[in-house]
Amino acid sequence: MSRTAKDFFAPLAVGAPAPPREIPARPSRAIHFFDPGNEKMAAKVPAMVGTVDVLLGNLEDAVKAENKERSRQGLVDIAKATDFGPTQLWTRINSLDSPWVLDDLTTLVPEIGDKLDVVMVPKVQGAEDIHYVDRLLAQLEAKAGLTRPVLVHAILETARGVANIEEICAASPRMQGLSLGPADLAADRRMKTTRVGGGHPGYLVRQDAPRVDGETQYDAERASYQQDLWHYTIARMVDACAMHGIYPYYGPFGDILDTVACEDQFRNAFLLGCVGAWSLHPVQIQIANRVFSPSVEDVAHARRVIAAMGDGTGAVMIDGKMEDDASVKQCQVMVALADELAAIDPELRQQYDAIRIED
Ligand SMILES: CC(C)(COP(=O)(O)OP(=O)(O)OC[C@H]1O[C@@H](n2cnc3c(N)ncnc32)[C@H](O)[C@@H]1OP(=O)(O)O)[C@@H](O)C(=O)NCCC(=O)NCCSC(=O)C[C@H](O)C(=O)O
Ligand SMILES: [Mg+2]
Repeated sequence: MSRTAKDFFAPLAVGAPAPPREIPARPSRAIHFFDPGNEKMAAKVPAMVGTVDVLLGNLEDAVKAENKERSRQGLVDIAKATDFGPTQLWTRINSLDSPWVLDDLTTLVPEIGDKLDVVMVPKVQGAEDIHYVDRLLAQLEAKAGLTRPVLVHAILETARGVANIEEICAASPRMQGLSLGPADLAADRRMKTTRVGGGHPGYLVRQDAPRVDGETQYDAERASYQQDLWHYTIARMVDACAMHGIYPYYGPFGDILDTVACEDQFRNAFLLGCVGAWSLHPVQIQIANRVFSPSVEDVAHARRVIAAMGDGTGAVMIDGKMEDDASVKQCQVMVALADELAAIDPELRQQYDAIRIED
């Protein structure tokens, strides 16, 4: 038998903070990536506090090997010098098989563990990877005298990671969530794409060929529709996270200039149950903030349904549509998210408050 339920909530090192019993639903619509060793990017970070839910100092891919130490030290310096207010500070450490990850953790936890909310672990293959990070974090937290546990977020970017998705979510009470890592996952799956997230014009379905006078017209003009390469993985991720009380995220969209397609991908993920996405460039923060916040119309409708449903049982007609015990639960999800976001976003609060009159 592996760990018992009681073991699960005991610290993994003497003197480490107690593991969390629940992962708080903190807004994290955009997880904004920056390279702490890149002076231009780093200089922009203090002004981004309060405009984005999560600032993530990236130490892994996109940081050149020769700059790994500079980026790690840059993150320490930024964290020490910045008051993050309502904005969370996350980091993405190097992969567990890399020569840098041990120094990442043994530097960051003692130096800035009191400011770090979440450590994102790339290329997670199974529960054993989370167990390793969990124990090491506990040891480092105990040594540093931290009173609050650092949470762990896993990136799904290998076929084995996807196959082991449920055990990864269940591996530690520190697990905060999962992100899709479409570029590494595509490579690991041997998909024939060369992009970072998003669709592909070749992945489509075509309308049937019409029949004229009993003959099938294969050469006729036919509509075709691009399909979503990531639907299956995101749906698996959403179910696994919901089952374990943790949070799913879309991940990166690499075509920075295509803000329209970025918004589409983010919205699909929002509708399926994701709570946020990565932002790789400042232009993507606004997209994620907009898409992962319920619209004023949806919140107004949800409040009407909740009010009309009273104790939440039975069935009513609103605008010609049946609402019942199940639809009111969806409305409660929408209103709960709106309330969480309104608590940290004054502009949204104003918009959601303005429609209370129609309740
Ligand atoms: C994508 C970029 C390389 C583009 O950078 P650049 O060409 O400099 O863009 P701009 O000229 O438009 O930049 C304008 C100014 O904004 C600053 N900037 C750019 N990006 C950021 C940022 N993320 N945070 C803060 N500031 C930023 C520029 O320095 C310019 O400043 P100034 O000259 O003073 O006006 C670049 O955006 C970038 O490197 N982004 C991060 C990329 C990244 O983190 N990639 C890793 C995550 S995706 C991944 O790993 C794949 C995943 O794991 C998987 O497997 O799928
Ligand atoms: Mg990756």
